[in-house]
Amino acid sequence: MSEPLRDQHATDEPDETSGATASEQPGGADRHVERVLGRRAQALADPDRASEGYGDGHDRYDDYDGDQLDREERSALRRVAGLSTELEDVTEVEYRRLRLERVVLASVWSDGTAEDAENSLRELAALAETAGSHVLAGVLQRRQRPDPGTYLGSGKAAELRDVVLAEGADTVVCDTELAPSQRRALEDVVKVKVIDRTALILDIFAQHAKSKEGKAQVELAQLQYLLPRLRGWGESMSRQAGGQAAGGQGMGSRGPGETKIELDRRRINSRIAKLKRELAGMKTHRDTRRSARRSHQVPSVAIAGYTNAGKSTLLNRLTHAGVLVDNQLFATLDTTVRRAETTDGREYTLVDTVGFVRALPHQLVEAFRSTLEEVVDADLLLHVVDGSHPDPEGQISAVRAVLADVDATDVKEVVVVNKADLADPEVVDRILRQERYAVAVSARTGEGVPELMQVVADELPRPDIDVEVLLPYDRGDLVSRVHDEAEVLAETYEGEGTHLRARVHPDLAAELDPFLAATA
Ligand SMILES: Nc1nc2c(ncn2[C@@H]2O[C@H](COP(=O)(O)OP(=O)(O)OP(=O)(O)O)[C@@H](O)[C@H]2O)c(=O)[nH]1
Ligand SMILES: [Mg+2]
Repeated sequence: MSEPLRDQHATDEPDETSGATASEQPGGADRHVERVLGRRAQALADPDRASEGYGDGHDRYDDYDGDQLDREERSALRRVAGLSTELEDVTEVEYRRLRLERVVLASVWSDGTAEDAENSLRELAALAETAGSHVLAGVLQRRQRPDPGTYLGSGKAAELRDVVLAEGADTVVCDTELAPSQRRALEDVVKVKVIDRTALILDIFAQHAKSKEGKAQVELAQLQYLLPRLRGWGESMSRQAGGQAAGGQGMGSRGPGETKIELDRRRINSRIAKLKRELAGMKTHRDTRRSARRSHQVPSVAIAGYTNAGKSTLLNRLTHAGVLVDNQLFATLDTTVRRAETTDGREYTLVDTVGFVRALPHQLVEAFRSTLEEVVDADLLLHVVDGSHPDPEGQISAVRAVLADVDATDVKEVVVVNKADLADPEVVDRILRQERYAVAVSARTGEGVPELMQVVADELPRPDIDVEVLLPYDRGDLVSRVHDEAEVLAETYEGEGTHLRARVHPDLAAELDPFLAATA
């Protein structure tokens, strides 16, 4: 099975990130990782290893893990000499900031294609960089299932240690959520800090959360993640550092002894309780705001989609393409909610939501359930997908999985295939054919946006009661509400007031009742 795989790589299109074809890259055995991590990894390639991967189909790694399958994956490890690894004392419970700096990625690939595995590692690299770290190398191991002890098989874990040393890395990031014991065991082998994908994502959210509620939600998720992992968070590292770190010399250098763990646990539990109380309060506040919007019957459109799909860009595009209405009705609109107008002048709200990511940590799904309630309540969901991504369909299903998780499947969904300016037209067509409701756009160039706006106008619930009213001039407030919330069919100014024929929603119809001239 290694032969076809190798061929496939050799004939691959030029790699997007590195700008070089796989076959051009030095160190054939290493190219698997280089292709995944792009230019930087390529620059670090060690040509000495090239010979090892292409012998008779068996190489020295066979001894380590019986269930490794392919030479390509087995050889995805390399050394760069001359850099040293500094051991860092991570004995203090450190969850707010992971301080990722120089990281090596590690991933076990069990099912799916080689391409899926690469995409996953590439996404992990992007996440690590988003968190502010420098990605030095990636290690991909083909294995039937992750090792319950050390995630990677023991042989691979030992090699990972070599890579860490050679690269001068201070952190290993695993592409999964590790069991607490796995993390500790792997940390014992590689002797630097090991974190998992969940902790990484939590860290990114912590860095990006802006609103008070968002910050509280992320902190809650972090604490919930941390709680079962308290024991041994950094414990192995304190063993590494020997007596010095474990010897209790002041706050910063003490190991988490039993008492300290208990203390931390109690502190964390009470903090969790406090956050939950605060969040409940904020939720009430937000519910009130939302029901105020609802009671004005302003239809709402939610924008959701995979992270980096272009949701915010599209929001800007749509709100600027439509007429931006003064923020008079909802003085306390969340920053993620904007007002916009359909092409035929009806007002609606546009809600930008938090980006989705494959295997969103469950602590965060829980935490963001409330945020995603905006989607549940929406009249229309614009599901934005990046058409230029290597696996847009994978992103679509990852987003749908989360939406199903928060019971947001009843909302009518229009798939917006974004970045049409970059995407392969065939891929765009494929998605358009697969999806029942889909529009291709480029939020950047504006291509397709008028069509999308038309879809929004068509899909939003329309006011359906025809009224004809004569509104006295001192009721300018009602005149403007009719303009904002209803469809104006005719308007004339007469001696006693404004004569309006309009199609309105039931609420407004009730308020207009005293001024009815005639019903059309
Ligand atoms: N070429 C191209 N780039 C786009 C397009 N739309 C968005 N982008 C770019 O894609 C990147 C992500 O866009 P955002 O709007 O921040 O994406 P997002 O979905 O809001 O991302 P998160 O908030 O992180 O979930 C930015 O660099 C945009 O400039 C597009 O139509 N074409
Ligand atoms: Mg955004």
